[in-house]
Amino acid sequence: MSHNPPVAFITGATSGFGRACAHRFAEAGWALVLSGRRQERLDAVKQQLEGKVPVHVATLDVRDREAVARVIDELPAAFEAVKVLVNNAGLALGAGPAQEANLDDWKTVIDTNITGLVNVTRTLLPTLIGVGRGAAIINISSTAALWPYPGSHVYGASKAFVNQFSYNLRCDLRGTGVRVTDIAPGMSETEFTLVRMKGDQSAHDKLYGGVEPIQPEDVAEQVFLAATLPPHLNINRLEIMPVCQSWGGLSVNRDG
Ligand SMILES: NC(=O)C1=CN([C@@H]2O[C@H](COP(=O)(O)OP(=O)(O)OC[C@H]3O[C@@H](n4cnc5c(N)ncnc54)[C@H](OP(=O)(O)O)[C@@H]3O)[C@@H](O)[C@H]2O)C=CC1
Ligand SMILES: O=CCS(=O)(=O)O
Repeated sequence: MSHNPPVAFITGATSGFGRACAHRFAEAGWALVLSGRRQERLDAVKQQLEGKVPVHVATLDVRDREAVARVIDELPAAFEAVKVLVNNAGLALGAGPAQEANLDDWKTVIDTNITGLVNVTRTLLPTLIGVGRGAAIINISSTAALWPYPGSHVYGASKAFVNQFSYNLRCDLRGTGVRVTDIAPGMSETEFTLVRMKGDQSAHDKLYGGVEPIQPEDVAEQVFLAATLPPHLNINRLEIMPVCQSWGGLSVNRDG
């Protein structure tokens, strides 16, 4: 175990891409700050990894600005110099048309995918700038940020924010050495659909059955690649789809 390993701060580390990122960075000897709302999940990941690398876990709802500040203020010394922030925490809720959507669900998606990401990013910016050359912010957006589809409404729009925020951040961070990358995955087999469909396992099975979707480890590899590029390089946006996924073209209403 390295004496003073670099530190990765990963949100949404209790499942899917975030948990896979924890394993990928641990494989490379990084110290980890892992956060999420489910303490028992965090403890399980810590138990799996703490023999390899230093791991600090923090129960955290990214929507809670004060909690975000507290977790970061209270980082143990070995975890203070965060070099890579992976803004991964996020969700979609519902897949029906906008006119049938639940407004509370829309607010949860906005509060998590936008406000939560902004809370963590703004609070960690001074640390990342202090680290400087080689530091990186990896924001997880989605193919939904660019490619519209029925039922994407607020979710896709929230990911379009993540994409543009990533680009805008790069403008202000010019000269600091801090990189910013937007990783935009397509259909990926995580707990995402279970969450979106409020625990409907059949919806999960139907979506991912019989095809070869992206796996969490696939995205974790891209996150690690972007975060550990030679320090003079920045991947602005990396969109990745499974081969089985592509576009369906524009639709026309012929029902009058
Ligand atoms: N799966 C897919 O097809 C795609 C997913 N994405 C995006 O990837 C990211 C990861 O999702 P994915 O791994 O697929 O799905 P999962 O549902 O498996 O993981 C989502 C993670 O986000 C965390 N999370 C959700 N809400 C909060 C919150 N309020 N505060 C803190 N953590 C939170 C969850 O932890 P906990 O519940 O413990 O808080 C969990 O660890 C999301 O931003 C998603 O939008 C992008 C493209 C494709
Ligand atoms: O971001 C998740 C992928 S999709 O459900 O929007 O296609």
